[in-house]
Order: sequence, then structure tokens, then C-alpha cells
Amino acid sequence: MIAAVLGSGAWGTTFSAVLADSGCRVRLWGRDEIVAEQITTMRRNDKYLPGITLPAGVSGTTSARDALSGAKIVVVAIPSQSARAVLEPLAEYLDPDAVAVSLMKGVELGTDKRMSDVVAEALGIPLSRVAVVSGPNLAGEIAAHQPTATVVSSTDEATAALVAEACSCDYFRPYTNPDVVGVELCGAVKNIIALAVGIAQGQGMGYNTTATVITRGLVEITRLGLALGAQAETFAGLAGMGDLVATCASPSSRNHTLGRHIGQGKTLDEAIVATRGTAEAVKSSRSVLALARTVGVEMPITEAVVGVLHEGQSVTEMASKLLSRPRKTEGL
Ligand SMILES: NC(=O)C1=CN([C@@H]2O[C@H](COP(=O)(O)OP(=O)(O)OC[C@H]3O[C@@H](n4cnc5c(N)ncnc54)[C@H](O)[C@@H]3O)[C@@H](O)[C@H]2O)C=CC1
Ligand SMILES: O=C(CO)COP(=O)(O)O
Repeated sequence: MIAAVLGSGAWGTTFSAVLADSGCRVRLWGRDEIVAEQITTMRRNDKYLPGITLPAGVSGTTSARDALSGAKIVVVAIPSQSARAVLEPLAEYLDPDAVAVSLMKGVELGTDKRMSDVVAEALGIPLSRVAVVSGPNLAGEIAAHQPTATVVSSTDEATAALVAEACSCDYFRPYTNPDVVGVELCGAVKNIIALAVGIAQGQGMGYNTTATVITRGLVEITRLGLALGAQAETFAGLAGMGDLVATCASPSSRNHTLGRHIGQGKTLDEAIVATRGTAEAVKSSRSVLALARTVGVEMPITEAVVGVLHEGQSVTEMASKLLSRPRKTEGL
């Protein structure tokens, strides 16, 4: 099976290695010539995955046409807000039977669409030929072959099964789940919650505050998901609780790291520079909040993150606003 991966950052490169270790021949496309050449000639991507040797089945290219030619699986691993613009001109090179896979954990600004919808629209294919992969999947750990599970989700069972088979190897175990809405929302919103945890920890808060934000964050994710038609079980699974815990706990999470910089007093611009790599919650916090408002769902932590990142609110104001909300019974 030939697979194309679009985006040679941390996750696109790591997922290429997973696909190759699962038996695929992988063409990894990126816009950076030096990265593409290093991937092909040295089997390394020092910019995004220092210290990792890639499997022989991965080659780099800057030609999207070459990458897509004959590829039966096309994986998209670029920042969510750039996906539509990058994919639209590539639709003409897509194999007529190809299945597209979104690895992205964001919601498009302006349209408030989930990434599977964006991918389907941009490539001009039905949702039955789109899958998403989401779970507790910190790239660096998977690149080092640490045992990890994930969720492959599609509205079409055969599409999910094809993708799951293509990314099954001795250190990576996919489970399928038909709840695309739930799986994608979990991935996008946990980044916002991890950013909030980072802010709290940057302010010197400990485990009680961390656990409070994680737990109420899961309530917030679940509330939004259920309002949009997701299945309740998804939130307790790998894409839900699993990814929330991994991202909120790991110092290697970019969203968590960016939040920590904000909590320590950096401006948003300074925090972006200090974080390096894509922290999707910076932009998706706004689109997720807009989505929540369209369905009348309260998301106080997301609202607080938007307030601090984009509306000039101080972290102290954010905390007191959250703590002074009217008392209520626990639960959704
Ligand atoms: N890194 C991780 O551990 C994981 C990341 N993800 C998700 O995967 C997606 C990609 O993340 P990473 O690979 O980690 O980001 P990254 O910051 O490591 O790499 C992003 C890549 O996209 C490329 N890129 C950016 N704008 C582009 C454009 N307009 N055209 C072409 N290429 C462009 C960059 O050059 C870079 O190669 C995000 O949605 C992220 O939330 C999901 C699971 C794990
Ligand atoms: O999605 C991830 C882990 O599952 C990666 O998180 P960050 O994007 O915050 O690094």
C-alpha cells in the first residue's frame, strides 16, 4: 500500500514512521526542501524529531503531485487553520479511490467546522472516504516506539478498518470508533483544557487545581459533544479522557507548554515563540467557543482561555471569574 503524508512536522513524520513500520510505502510531503532531502537521504528529520532514525519505507518530497500519485491513503498533518488552503489545489492529484485521514486537532476559524468536514470539502470527496486519527499520541514518545493506542474514526466502517490496518504495528494499536463528531471534538477541545492547565501550573498551582481543571474540562468537552450529536462513551475513551490526561500531564505538549508560559507572565506572542511547534488551542479556542455558542452550550474554561489569550483579560481575573460562578450540582 502506498501512503502519502502531507506535513513533515512532528506528527506527520512520526505517523509516516508508524505507517512504514506497519508495511506501507510512505511519501512524506513538506514545503521545506532541506527537511525533505534529509528524510530521504539520511532517514532523519532533525528539525522536528531530533535523534530519531526513520524506517526505510519513508521518503521525503516537496512535490505534492509525486506524493499523491497512486497513494491509496492520504494523511493530512498540517496546522488546522492552513488545511483548506493547502488541500484545495491538491485535489486534482488525488487517486480516485484514495481515502483521506485527518490527524489534525482543531476547528476551522470562520466556519467552525471540524477537520474531517474541511478535508472532505477541500478534496471534493464524500465523508465516507475520510477518517480521523486521534488519541493520547504525543509524537516524540511514539517516534521512540513507546507503546501507544489510538482511535481511528470514520462514518464508514470499511474506511476505518482500512486505515486501522495501515497503522497497526508492534508499538501502535488503533481501535475503531464510528463517532467522528465525538472523537474530533475531544481532540480539539482537550488542547484548550491543557492550555488552561498550563496557565494554572505556570502560576504555581499544584495537583488539586490541575485535577479540577481536567475534570471540569472533561465535563465541558462532553457537554459540547453531546449537543452536537456525539456518543457519551467516546469521552471516557482514548480520544477523550486518554488524550486529555496525556496532554494535560505532559511537559512536551505544545498547548500545555504555551499555557505555562502565559501563566508565568509572557505575552501571547512571546509564548508562541517560546513554545515552538503548533499549539492548536491558540486559534481553536475561538472557533470552539463560537461553535458552543451556536448550540447554546456553556464552556467556562474555554471562555476563560479566550479571555486571556485574545481579549486582554489577566490570569487573576480568569481565575476569580471561574471560581465565582454560581454554585451548582456536579455533573453536566
Ligand atoms: N505533535 C503531536 O504530538 C501531535 C499533533 N497532532 C496534530 O497534528 C497536527 C500537526 O501537528 P504537528 O505535526 O505536531 O505540528 P508541527 O508544528 O510539528 O508541524 C507542522 C508542519 O506543518 C507545516 N506547515 C505549516 N503550515 C503549512 C502550510 N501552509 N503549508 C504546508 N505546510 C505547512 C510546517 O512546515 C510543519 O512541517 C496538529 O493539528 C496537531 O494538533 C495530533 C496528535 C499528536
Ligand atoms: O495531541 C497531542 C497528543 O495527543 C499533542 O499535543 P500538543 O499539540 O499539545 O503537543
